[in-house]
Amino acid sequence: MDIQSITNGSTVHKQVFLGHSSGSNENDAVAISYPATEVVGHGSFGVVFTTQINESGDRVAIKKVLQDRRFKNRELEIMKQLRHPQIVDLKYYFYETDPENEVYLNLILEFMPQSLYQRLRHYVTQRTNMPRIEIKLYTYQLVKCLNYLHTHAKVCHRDIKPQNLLVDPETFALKLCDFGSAKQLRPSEPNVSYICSRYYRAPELIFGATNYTVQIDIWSSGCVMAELILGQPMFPGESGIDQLVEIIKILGTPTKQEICSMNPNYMEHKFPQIRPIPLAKVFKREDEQTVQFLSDVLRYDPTERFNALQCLCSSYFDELRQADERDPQLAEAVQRLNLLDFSDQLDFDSLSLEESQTVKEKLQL
Ligand SMILES: Nc1ncnc2c1ncn2[C@@H]1O[C@H](COP(=O)(O)OP(=O)(O)OP(=O)(O)O)[C@@H](O)[C@H]1O
Repeated sequence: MDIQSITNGSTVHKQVFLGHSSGSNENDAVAISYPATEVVGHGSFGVVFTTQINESGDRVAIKKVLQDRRFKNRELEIMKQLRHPQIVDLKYYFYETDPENEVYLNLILEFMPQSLYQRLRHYVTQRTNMPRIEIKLYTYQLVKCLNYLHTHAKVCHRDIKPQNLLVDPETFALKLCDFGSAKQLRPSEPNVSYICSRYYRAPELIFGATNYTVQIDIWSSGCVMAELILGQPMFPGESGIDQLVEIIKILGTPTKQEICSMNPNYMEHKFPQIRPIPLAKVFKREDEQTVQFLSDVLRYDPTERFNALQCLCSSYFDELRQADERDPQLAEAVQRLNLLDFSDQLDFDSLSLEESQTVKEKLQL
């Protein structure tokens, strides 16, 4: 499993595998070198370093995780399949063995300068709000990426949160990272409900559902957007069950039907009756389209909750579609990030011809 590596002075020379193999021999190795690295992040599963590949000049992040020899690494297998402008690209990977004979997998990823968490802290410490248009640009890219992930790759990320959304504040580009919890969900197979970070957990996960769908990522995305507006988490639960209390405080007690749609085993459970607070009150300073978008996304019933494509079509994003010379900076950002570029094969492949026509009209393509 281990492959050749030499550390020469401060330069590391490695034989690595390509992140996306084009030919028949997926295990063909290539040689790269890079200066010895500095740590940029600690996750629960490993360390992330950053460096620059000498041969290509590309800045990269190297995520090193312990590899169980008995299993394939799911994060690697998923990342190999994914190619999207809003997903951190897997450039190469390699394995290494330490003196204790433990195997580590290293994922060499496209580098992004900041997490959305850090970007939001920047505004909070300055006692200002993130500009509305910046929130809209990030949210749009997030749902565009989820549409590809959910409908084309059929993968659920299962850990959408500001720390896993990487951004470039100069260009407003956003890319999703950390596929360590991601999984291809099959309707016939149960999945563990103890995934996703607390504040961003969909109510069906809190109810212990094991038949949840990709719609859990949509709930988390709504929580992220709400946090960008509020400057703090919308549902800051202090424990697993307190998380549900925080949600009920705003959305009110779920109806019997909503509980059934999340987890029918809880139908008989008695909940205190709390009336919802209208989102227009929670987001007093936001316009109608913003409030409507949030209420379409933060729905108890996962089947009523907007899916990624419905989100994309929302009038909340019309401002991006209609950007022109009256706001040259925005028009330039939309163009630079290719926000209005869609491909039948990657973005609409789950739709019939008729459906894709309707969607294209809504997207003003
Ligand atoms: N491509 C990248 N470019 C820049 N920084 C990155 C990149 N990938 C990860 N990081 C940084 O490293 C941190 C941890 O990465 P990641 O979330 O992939 O690791 P993890 O061990 O799975 O973490 P978690 O605790 O969220 O499960 C990120 O929050 C981010 O700050």
